[in-house]
Amino acid sequence: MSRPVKVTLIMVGLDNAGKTATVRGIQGESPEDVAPTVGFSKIDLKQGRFEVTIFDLGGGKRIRNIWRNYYAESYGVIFVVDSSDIERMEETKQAMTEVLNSPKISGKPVLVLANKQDREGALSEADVIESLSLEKLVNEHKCLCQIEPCSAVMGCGKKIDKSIKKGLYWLLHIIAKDFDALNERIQRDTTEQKAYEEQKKRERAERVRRIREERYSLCNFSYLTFLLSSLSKMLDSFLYIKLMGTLLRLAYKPRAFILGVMT
Ligand SMILES: Nc1nc2c(ncn2[C@@H]2O[C@H](COP(=O)(O)OP(=O)(O)OP(=O)(O)O)[C@@H](O)[C@H]2O)c(=O)[nH]1
Ligand SMILES: [Mg+2]
Repeated sequence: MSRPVKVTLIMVGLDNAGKTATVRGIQGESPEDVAPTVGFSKIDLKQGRFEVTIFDLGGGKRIRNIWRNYYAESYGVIFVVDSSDIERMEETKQAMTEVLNSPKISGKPVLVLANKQDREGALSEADVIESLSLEKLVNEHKCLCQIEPCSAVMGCGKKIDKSIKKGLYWLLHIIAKDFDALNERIQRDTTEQKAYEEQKKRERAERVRRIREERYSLCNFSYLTFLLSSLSKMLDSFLYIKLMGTLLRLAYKPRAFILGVMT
C-alpha cells in the first residue's frame, strides 16, 4: 500500500467570495449561515491517498496581509471568486495578481472557483477569465490553472457541487504529478521562512531588552534626582530653622546672643 501524501493548500479570495461555505461543503457540513472569517480556519480531510490540510484564510482587506505567512508551506492555491459581484472584479484581479506575484507561490498550481453561479447575473467561466486576465496572469507566473464555475451552497458532502469536487481532484492530481520537486521547494522555503521568523523574533526580543534597559536607567536617574532634591529640601529646611532660631535669639536676648558670638 502506498504511503499517505500530506498536502497543504491555501484557500484565498476576497471577503464574501464563499471560501468558508466551500470548505464547509467539502467537509460535509452545511454551507449555510457562515460568518466572515477573522484570521483563518484549518481544515483536515482525507481524499484518497491524500491527507489534505486547507487553510481557509480571511479575505477582509485588513487581514489579507496574513495570506503571505502561508505561501511557503502551500502546495497549491484555491482562489475563490464571487462571480456575481461584478463591481469587485478589479479588486479580485489585484488580489490574485499579488498572490501569484509572490515568489513563494509563482509556479504552483492554482484552482479558481468561479463561485455563486446560482445567482442571477453571475459571470460565466469565460467572462471571469476575461475580467481577471487569467490566462495572461497564470502564463506570466508559470502556474498551471483550472477554473471551475460552481456554487458552494448547492449541497454538502457527497452532494457537493460536482465542479468543486472536480476542481479539488484536478489540483491534487497536478500536485501528485510533480510531488518530489514541489515537496523539495516547500521544505526549502519553509526552512528559510522559519529562519527568517526566528531572526525577527530575536530582533524583537533585543529591541524589548533595550527599551527595558533604557527605562530602567531612566528610572534610576529619576530616583537619584528625587533623592537629591529631597535632601536639598531637608537641608534648606534645616538651615531655615537654624536661621529663624538665630533671629529669634537675636530679637529676644540680644545681649546673650552677642556675648555668645564673641566668646
Ligand atoms: N448564493 C450563493 N451564496 C453563497 C455562495 N457561497 C457563499 N455564499 C454566501 O456568501 C456569503 C459569504 O460566504 P463566506 O463563505 O463566509 O465567504 P468567505 O469568502 O469565507 O468570506 P471571508 O471569511 O470574509 O473572507 C455567505 O452569506 C454565504 O452564504 C454561493 O455559491 N451562492
Ligand atoms: Mg470565510
